[in-house]
Amino acid sequence: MNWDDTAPPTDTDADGRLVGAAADGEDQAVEAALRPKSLAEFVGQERVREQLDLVLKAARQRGATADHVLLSGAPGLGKTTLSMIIAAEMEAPIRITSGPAIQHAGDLAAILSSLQEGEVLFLDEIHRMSRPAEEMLYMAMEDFRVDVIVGKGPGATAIPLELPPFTLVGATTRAGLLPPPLRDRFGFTAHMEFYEPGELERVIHRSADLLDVTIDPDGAAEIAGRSRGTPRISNRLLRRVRDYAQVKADGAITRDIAAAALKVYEVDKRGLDRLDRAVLAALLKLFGGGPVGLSTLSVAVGEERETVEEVAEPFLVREGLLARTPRGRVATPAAWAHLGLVPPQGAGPGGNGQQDLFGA
Ligand SMILES: Nc1ncnc2c1ncn2[C@@H]1O[C@H](COP(=O)(O)OP(=O)(O)OP(=O)(O)O)[C@@H](O)[C@H]1O
Repeated sequence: MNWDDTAPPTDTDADGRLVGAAADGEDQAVEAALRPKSLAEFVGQERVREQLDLVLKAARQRGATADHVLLSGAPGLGKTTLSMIIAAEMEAPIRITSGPAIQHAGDLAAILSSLQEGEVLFLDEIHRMSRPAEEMLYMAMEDFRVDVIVGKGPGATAIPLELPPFTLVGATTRAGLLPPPLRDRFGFTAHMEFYEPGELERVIHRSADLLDVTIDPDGAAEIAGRSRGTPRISNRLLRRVRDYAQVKADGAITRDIAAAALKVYEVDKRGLDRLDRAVLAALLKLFGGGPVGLSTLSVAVGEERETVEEVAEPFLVREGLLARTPRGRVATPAAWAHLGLVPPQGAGPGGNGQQDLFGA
């Protein structure tokens, strides 16, 4: 494997939260050890796995390079892992880079011209590539050729450069941002979904084995339920719970140990952290459940607008706890119930605000 370490920091850098889906430094260090190495080991995403298996088997039978693959989905769902599996299944080397690292067409030409025949080029955050690089990629993907421009102005000449056949694996969190000509050049496109709790339990048991940690099924279920549908978060919570089990108990993870550990880290039963709950609590307690404008809500929480909108809200919306409406942010009945509060009219679910959010 060949990492392009000239890549500048990207928006997949740590967001500093235990339940953030972007990779932090510690994740990067341990993820290599926890990554499944084959399609058979890759948990969940049944349809994607089945389709990809066919694409790769057919290419192998023909002795050809696999078609270009586009993977879309939220951070931490396994796009990098799948790209490595594609290379492993094709017994091909892999080169890893990202859209923001390719600012000039020349950067891309340098990478493409140094690929070996059949190599997998993993381009993370492909939607963040510069426009000239993107246009060069069209031709490279379709004809395995690039035109390198030498010189400037009227004297500039295009020198065609043949490339060895390669497989581009593009990854994006924002498939909608890709220009159609680029999207159309992928022979296989897969959308990765959030994982079901049962699938995350399998991820957790597998990682616990690799980390040599004892965990019982209830302990794994407890962590899975708080992992926001994301294997990266499962693995991170598992490591924090392992610390707790080691320091406070005999090292084995049970449901009680997992719940007590995650209470210390303020990750509640639904996977909400302190910021998520602060947004909900402000919406419910200060604004009667809304509607309230994003700016007002952000001031009330003491956070930047962007933090509330981009860090806290997506998961709250996904969980059906908060709705974004044209009149402002509105809490759902589930939000009142989650914080154990009674809506103003007294109707609907809720309680006295004494809800045990952590189950510890
Ligand atoms: N299906 C899976 N089975 C087992 N482990 C998985 C699976 N998907 C992801 N993981 C684990 O989750 C972690 C994050 O996965 P990965 O880096 O592939 O995510 P990603 O989608 O590429 O994230 P990003 O968009 O931030 O680059 C890895 O440690 C990997 O081992």
